[in-house]
Amino acid sequence: EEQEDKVLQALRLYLRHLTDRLVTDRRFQVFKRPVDTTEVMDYLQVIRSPMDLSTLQANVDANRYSTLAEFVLDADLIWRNALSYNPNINPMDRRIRQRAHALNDTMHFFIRDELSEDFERKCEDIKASR
Ligand SMILES: CC(=O)c1nc(NC(=O)[C@H]2CNCCN2)sc1-c1cc(O)cc(O)c1
Repeated sequence: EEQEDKVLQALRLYLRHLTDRLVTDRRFQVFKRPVDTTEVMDYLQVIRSPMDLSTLQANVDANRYSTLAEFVLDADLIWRNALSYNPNINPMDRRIRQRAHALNDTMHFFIRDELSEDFERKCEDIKASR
């Protein structure tokens, strides 16, 4: 009902604010756009579910996420895919892995610091009731 829509609107606002900060962080420019599979030819053989920060932002704006958990499932794909596709010890793979870990740590630090469990529970309850 009206009150519930206010909660979902607050979630969307927060997820947009969170994603905006990740998209503008210099360390995460490598995750900003979908991996160009014409350049990186074998990418789709290795990575089943591509995800990037601009697609994440578009999903938030399209009301794709009604709980934080749904958003985190997609957001975690970004850094997990980078770790999977860059397992080697060469400097390039290592640097992308460092950025993947930084993306994971930064995102989850913001969330833990800024979002109350009570708020997430409200979103989960609304989802369960629909
Ligand atoms: C985002 C990501 O996971 C990614 N990984 C790469 N790894 C490599 O190229 C490693 C793989 N191991 C062998 C040596 N090369 S390139 C790349 C990428 C970065 C962009 O800024 C845009 C883009 O389209 C793709």
